[in-house]
Order: sequence, then structure tokens, then C-alpha cells
Amino acid sequence: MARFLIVEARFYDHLNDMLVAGARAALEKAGHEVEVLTVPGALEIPAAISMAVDSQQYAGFVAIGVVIRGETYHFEIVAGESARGIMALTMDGIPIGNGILTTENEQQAIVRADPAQLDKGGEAAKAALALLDIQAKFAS
Ligand SMILES: Nc1c(NC[C@H](O)[C@H](O)[C@H](O)CO)[nH]c(=O)[nH]c1=O
Ligand SMILES: CC(=O)[C@@H](O)COP(=O)(O)O
Repeated sequence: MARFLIVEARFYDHLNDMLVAGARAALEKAGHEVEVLTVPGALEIPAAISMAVDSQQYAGFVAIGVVIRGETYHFEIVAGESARGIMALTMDGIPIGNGILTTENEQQAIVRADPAQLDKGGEAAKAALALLDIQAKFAS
């Protein structure tokens, strides 16, 4: 059993509740412990994961959030830079699954957040589990 940290950017409560539930279910089904840390927005997720890595308490991480396009260029910044920060951390060998939805509207987000539909939170957790397995394979 390992300990995973779900780092959620809680911008839309009803969507995050579904994403976190899906991620938690996948991790607990695999026999792992789960802790949840909430940050203001997706741009804070990479830094929070980086800080948590330094604590050496967690085997892997799942990033959870929802970025829905508005009127300005800010969508591109939040969506792109949160993904870039997470990718930089994974390239350092940190098992992270990216469950940050980047959608044009709320309906697209609902379909992807719902564990009974596309379950992107669960899919992100499974990606983190896969990276943990790969890490173990090459460490042995
Ligand atoms: N518009 C969304 C944001 N924006 C906030 C940023 O993520 C960040 O917290 C702020 O710029 C302060 O650094 N965050 C989301 O997660 N989702 C959005 O739709
Ligand atoms: C993704 C966003 O930043 C968005 O929620 C903000 O909306 P706007 O671009 O209209 O300020």
C-alpha cells in the first residue's frame, strides 16, 4: 500500500466533487491511502505538488481541477501553464496523473467529471498508478 495526494484546484465545487470521487475510488480500489489538498486554482497545483514531494510522504499525486474558457486569454494561461508545470514534474520522475479538465463550457466538464460517464478523475488516478509501476520496474 502507498499514500497518494490528490491536489485539487477547487474552482467549481460540484465538478471537483465528482472528479475527486473518481480519483479516490480508483486509488482505494488499488489498495492505496488517499489524502486531499485543496489549492485556490490550477496554476497553484504544480507548486503544491513540488512542495509535497519535498515532504517525502507520498508515492504519487493526482492533479484535479476544472478550467472553463471565459472571455479572455486567461484560459490559455491557466490551462497551458498548469499542464506545463505538471509535465515538468513528471519529467523529473514524479508519478502524477493530470485530471485538470480544460473545456469550452460546463456541459463538457460535467460529462468528463462524472465517474459514471467519462470519469477523468479516475483516469488521472490510473495514470499515476501506471507511472508508479513504471518507476518501480526501473528502480529494481
Ligand atoms: N479561471 C480559472 C482559474 N483561475 C485561477 C488561477 O488558477 C490562479 O489560481 C490565479 O491566477 C492566482 O494565481 N483556476 C482554475 O482552476 N480554473 C479556472 O477556470
Ligand atoms: C479560465 C479562466 O480564466 C476563466 O474562468 C476566466 O474568465 P475570463 O477569461 O472571462 O476572465
